[in-house]
Amino acid sequence: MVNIVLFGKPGAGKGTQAEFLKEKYNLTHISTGDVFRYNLKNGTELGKQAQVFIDKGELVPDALTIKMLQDEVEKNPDTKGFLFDGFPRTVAQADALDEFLKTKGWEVTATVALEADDEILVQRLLERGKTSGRADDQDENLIRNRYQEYNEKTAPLIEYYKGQGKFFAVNGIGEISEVTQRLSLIIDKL
Ligand SMILES: Nc1ncnc2c1ncn2[C@@H]1O[C@H](COP(=O)(O)OP(=O)(O)O)[C@@H](O)[C@H]1O
Repeated sequence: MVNIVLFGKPGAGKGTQAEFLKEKYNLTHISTGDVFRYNLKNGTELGKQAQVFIDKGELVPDALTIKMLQDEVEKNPDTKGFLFDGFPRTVAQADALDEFLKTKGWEVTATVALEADDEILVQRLLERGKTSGRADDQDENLIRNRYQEYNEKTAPLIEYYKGQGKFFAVNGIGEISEVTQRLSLIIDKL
């Protein structure tokens, strides 16, 4: 069982890299952002509850997010491992993930971060917003708010996972294949 947390600011390329890594390492990819968007689109109760926060560029409350993540994990009992993308995003979520995986005899194997400069990423998100249809990528104020949320609530996880000796980082700028290669060098050694 290999469980990898793919970490990085909004727009760092987590989703793009996850598509390659899940194939290469035969992992079950769980993107909390994708699950929320799926629920929004289908008008589920979870989608309705999450929408209020996503529309403001805020994080969805921990209780809701943790429950959703656990449900996604439970759907894949026979997997060889998970690739968590966009989760955890708060220390409370990281604690909940550790506890939850422990009940199954599993743990987070490593957290791998994609590093990039804020200004490059804001431009990337605005570009993505032109074609993705994601409302949260079309409004610079919302994007800036997501960075504020990241700095306040998510950045502390770097120290959290460093404290566990599980934090690795690569340069997220470059060709997509180059970045995949950098991530693979780390994952191959786990
Ligand atoms: N782990 C999480 N905790 C709280 N909210 C989340 C989480 N994952 C996703 N969300 C919500 O869904 C939105 C979109 O997620 P995602 O596609 O991962 O965003 P981004 O492109 O900003 O990294 C976030 O801005 C947030 O409101």
